[in-house]
Amino acid sequence: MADLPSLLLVDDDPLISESLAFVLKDTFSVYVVATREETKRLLYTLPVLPNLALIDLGLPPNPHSPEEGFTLVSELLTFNPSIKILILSGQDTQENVRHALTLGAVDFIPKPCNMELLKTRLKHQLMILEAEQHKPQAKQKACGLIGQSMVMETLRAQIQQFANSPFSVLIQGESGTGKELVAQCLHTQSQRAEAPCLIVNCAAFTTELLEAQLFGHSKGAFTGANTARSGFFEEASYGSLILDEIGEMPLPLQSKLLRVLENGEYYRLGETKVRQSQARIIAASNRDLRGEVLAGQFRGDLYHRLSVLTIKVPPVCERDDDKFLLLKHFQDFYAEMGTLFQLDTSARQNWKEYNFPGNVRELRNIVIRLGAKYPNQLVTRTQLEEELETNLNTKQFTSTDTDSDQAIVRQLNKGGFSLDDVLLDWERRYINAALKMSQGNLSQAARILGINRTTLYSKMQRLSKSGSN
Ligand SMILES: Nc1ncnc2c1ncn2[C@@H]1O[C@H](COP(=O)(O)OP(=O)(O)OP(=O)(O)O)[C@@H](O)[C@H]1O
Repeated sequence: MADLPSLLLVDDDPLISESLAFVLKDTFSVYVVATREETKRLLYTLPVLPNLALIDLGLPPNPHSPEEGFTLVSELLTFNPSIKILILSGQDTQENVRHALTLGAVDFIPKPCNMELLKTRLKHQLMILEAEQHKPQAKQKACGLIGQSMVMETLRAQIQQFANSPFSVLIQGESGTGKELVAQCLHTQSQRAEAPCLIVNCAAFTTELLEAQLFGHSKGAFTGANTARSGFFEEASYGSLILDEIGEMPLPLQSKLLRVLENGEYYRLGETKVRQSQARIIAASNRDLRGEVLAGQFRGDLYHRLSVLTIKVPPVCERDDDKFLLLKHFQDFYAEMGTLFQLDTSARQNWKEYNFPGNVRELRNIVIRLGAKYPNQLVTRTQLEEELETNLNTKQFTSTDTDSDQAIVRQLNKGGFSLDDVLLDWERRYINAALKMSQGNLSQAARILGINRTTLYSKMQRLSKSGSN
């Protein structure tokens, strides 16, 4: 059992999870949970995070909506960016499939499913994981940052320029643009390259755990602290400490981080002895931290400290023909699995025009899926379109036809009109779009919509009760 690869199984239907666990137990070490909360609790206790997850979309408290599952996809990737997430769900509308894949899921299997097919798809992801693990050198070469566009050249120049500065660096950019990769490049190109480079995802821990992880703790500092432990600041030594998703750091910890940035001083939890950190801090965030400061969610003084040197990682839609270099790069990377495919002329045009809202992560996942579905084949525009998240631009929502006064009059003349229903429908469409843009993050979605989080939550409750979600 110990040697089997571990698989996280999240499904609230015990009949399904028990039978799946039974069928898969010879191939995987299966961890079964039923909700998002249970998943988090389990992950905090596991010594090694699973690299494979099979999850349902409709989970409590809202099993008839896919939102809980979508949020879980984002959270799992936050815990472990290399996890392969397969969705197993009966809510398999094209919209849900696309959205799950854009968020970073690698496969979508409709329920009910054939067990043999499920096993094959899981094993396929295991092969991909193995291929990724055995290619670390390819990533190290020239930092592994693919791209020759002007914006990528500027990015490289900035990395070179900042690599040896003693100041902290703030890396900003949309999700999936490669911020973590840029942070690692800053380390490997610096004189600290031989020292450790540690990454902490600030969104993946509770306040207490994050504090203990960063600063370490004495024996007995809190329940369960059976031995004293050093934290990341200590273990990074004179290397680099990458604080990913810094925007999620709780306010009380922000002031402690500020102290380390100002004079290097910190304390292990439960100790009074002051310690000195030598590590260089590299912070990354996909949030608008300046906006967070204005909203009182992020300390202004910490923001100014962190942002002395700022790097903005451009979204894929600004990288011109890099989209094709990235296509080639990921095809080569996964080539050993015999997954070569070609895009026909019209699909290439589509590749060029598509703006990849999920950025490099989405692009990479599309390459993996096309490789699995069309090995050694010519992929058409329609086949490619099936794998893309529809562009979330306003075009979709502002049809001039229905907006025009004439169309409105026609609609009213038909009778049976309900203003409440129309407004509810618009509300639903805008909320869904904002949730997609924010990858299920309610606070971010609320900001996009210009309302507060509580209002958004109550609107979502109302929409789900009215059955229009
Ligand atoms: N320019 C690039 N060349 C090659 N691979 C890239 C590039 N940019 C990103 N990647 C790959 O894309 C994936 C996503 O990148 P990464 O995790 O660094 O994004 P991120 O901006 O940190 O995302 P998030 O904000 O969601 O944490 C990773 O597998 C990374 O190696």
